Amino acid sequence: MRKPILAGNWKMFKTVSQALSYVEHLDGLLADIPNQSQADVVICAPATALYAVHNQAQGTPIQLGAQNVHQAEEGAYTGETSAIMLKDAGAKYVIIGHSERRQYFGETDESVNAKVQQALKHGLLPIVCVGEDLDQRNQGVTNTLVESQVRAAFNAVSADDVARSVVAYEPIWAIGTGMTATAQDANAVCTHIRSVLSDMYGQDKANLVRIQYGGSVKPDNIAELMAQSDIDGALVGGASLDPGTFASLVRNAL
Ligand SMILES: O=C[C@H](O)COP(=O)(O)O
Repeated sequence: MRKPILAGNWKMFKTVSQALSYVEHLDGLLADIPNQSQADVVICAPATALYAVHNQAQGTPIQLGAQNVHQAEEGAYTGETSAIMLKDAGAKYVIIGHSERRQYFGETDESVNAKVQQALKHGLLPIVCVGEDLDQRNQGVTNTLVESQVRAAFNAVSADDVARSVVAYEPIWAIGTGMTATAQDANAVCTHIRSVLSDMYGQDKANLVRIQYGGSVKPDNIAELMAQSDIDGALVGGASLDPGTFASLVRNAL
C-alpha cells in the first residue's frame, strides 16, 4: 500500500512572512483532520522561504520540498541552488522537470536526469514531472512521450532510488487552466507510467513508486482522482496557495 502524497507547489508566490503565516494556519487546519497522518503533506516553497518554513514546520505534519535544483555539486553557477544547499535548508523533496522549467528555462530530459541523480545522491526525494501538451494529446502520442520522459529521467538510477522517488503526471494543458483530465484518463497514463517502471525495474519496485496527478486539482475533484488504482496523490498549484483550500483538499483526498 503506497502512502498518499499531497504536495502543494507554490511556484513563484509568497514572501517569507506570508509563508510563515500559511504554515501556522495549515498546521491548525490539519489538526482537525483525524486521519491526516495517513498522507504525506508537502509544501514546495520558493527557495527564499525554505529555511524559514522548515523552522516553522518543525513538530507539525507539514513536510518541505523545493521547486528546482541544479545538477552540479557546487560551482560558478550564478543564481542556482545545489542539492546540498536545499538539504541544508531543510528540504526533503524537490520538484524536478516541471513543465514550466522545461518550457521557460530550457530544461531537457538530460538535465532532468542529471538533477534526479544529484538530488538522490544528497538524500532529496525527487518529484519528477512528466506530461504532454495539448497538440501531443490530440496527436495520440501521450503514452509514447511520457514513456520517453520517464525512461530518460531515471536513466542510470538504481532500483532502490527509483522506489523512493515520486513521479508527477501533469498534462500541460491542464495546468492552471481549470481543465482537468478525467480521473479515468489520468489514471490510464499513470498506469502506463507504472508499467514503464515495471519494465525498467520489475513489478515490485514499480509498485513502490508513488505517482501523482497534477493539473487543476481542487478540493472537489481530488477524491475521484485518489480513488483510481495508480494515482497516489496530487501535485497542486493554484489550490495550494490558500491554506483553507489546501486543507480541504487533504481532507477530501483521505
Ligand atoms: O505543480 C503544479 C501544477 O503545475 C498544477 O498547477 P495547478 O494546480 O495550478 O493547475
